[in-house]
Amino acid sequence: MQFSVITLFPELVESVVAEGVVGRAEKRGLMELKCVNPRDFTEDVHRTVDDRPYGGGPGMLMRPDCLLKTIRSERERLGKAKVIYLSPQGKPLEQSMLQALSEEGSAILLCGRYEGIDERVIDLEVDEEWSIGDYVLSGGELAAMVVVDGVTRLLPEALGHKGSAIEDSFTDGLLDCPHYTRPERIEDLDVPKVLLSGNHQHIEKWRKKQALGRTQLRRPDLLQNTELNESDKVLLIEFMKEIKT
Ligand SMILES: NC(=O)c1ccc(NCc2ccccc2)nc1
Repeated sequence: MQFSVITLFPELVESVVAEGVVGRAEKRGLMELKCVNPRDFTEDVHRTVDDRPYGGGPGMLMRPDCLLKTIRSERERLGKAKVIYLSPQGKPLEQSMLQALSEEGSAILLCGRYEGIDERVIDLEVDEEWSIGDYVLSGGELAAMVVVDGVTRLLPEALGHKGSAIEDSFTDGLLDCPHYTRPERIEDLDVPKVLLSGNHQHIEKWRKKQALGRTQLRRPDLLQNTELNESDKVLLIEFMKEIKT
C-alpha cells in the first residue's frame, strides 16, 4: 500500500509510522508513506502557500496553484491513485471505506490547513472528500493519520494474529464485546466464567451476545443497517431479558 500525504507539516504526519503496528508495517515494506509539502511547489521567493479569501471573511485559504502542482506530481508518480481530501464537509468515515481503500493499493491524502483550500482544486483533482467526524481541527493531518492507521492495520500480514483485523468490531457492523485478561479477580470483580470454560462454542456465543446487546444499548442506529439472522435475534432477546432482571 502506497500512501502519499500532501501536507504543510510532513513531520507531524510521519510520526504515524514511528511506532507500533503501522511503524512495523512500514519497516516491513507492507506500506510506504511519502509526505509531500506544497511549499516545495511554490515559485515565489517567500514560498507562499496561502492567500486571503475572495469575498472577504476570516482566515486564509491554501492557494490552488501549488496544490495542483503537488497533486499532479504525485498522481504521475503513483499512477492510478485516488485523491482523498480530508475535510469536515466530507463523507463520514466508516470501516467499510477503510477496507475498500486498503484494497486499492495506493492513495493520495490531501490535508487542508487554515480555512481550507480553493474549491477549484476539489473540482479539478479531488476524487473523494472524507470526514473523520463532525468537528473542525486545525488541519487535515490528524484525519489523514487516522486513515493511514486504519487502512494499514487491515493490510494482510500487518497484524500478528490473522484473525484480529477480520474479527474486529465494526467489521460485522456491531460494537465489540467486553475483553478480559489476567488476573482472574481484581478488586472483587471476576472474569465471566464462560471465558474460563475452554468451551469455544459457548465463548463464541457469549461474545456474539454481548456484541449484539452492547450495540442495541449504545448504538441502536448500527442495528438499523444490520440484518440479524434468527439466532442473533434470539441472542439479543436473551441479552435484553437478562439485563432487566
Ligand atoms: N472532520 C475532519 O475530518 C476534519 C478534516 C480537516 C480539518 N481541518 C482542516 C480543514 C478545515 C476546514 C476545511 C477543510 C479542512 N478538520 C476536521
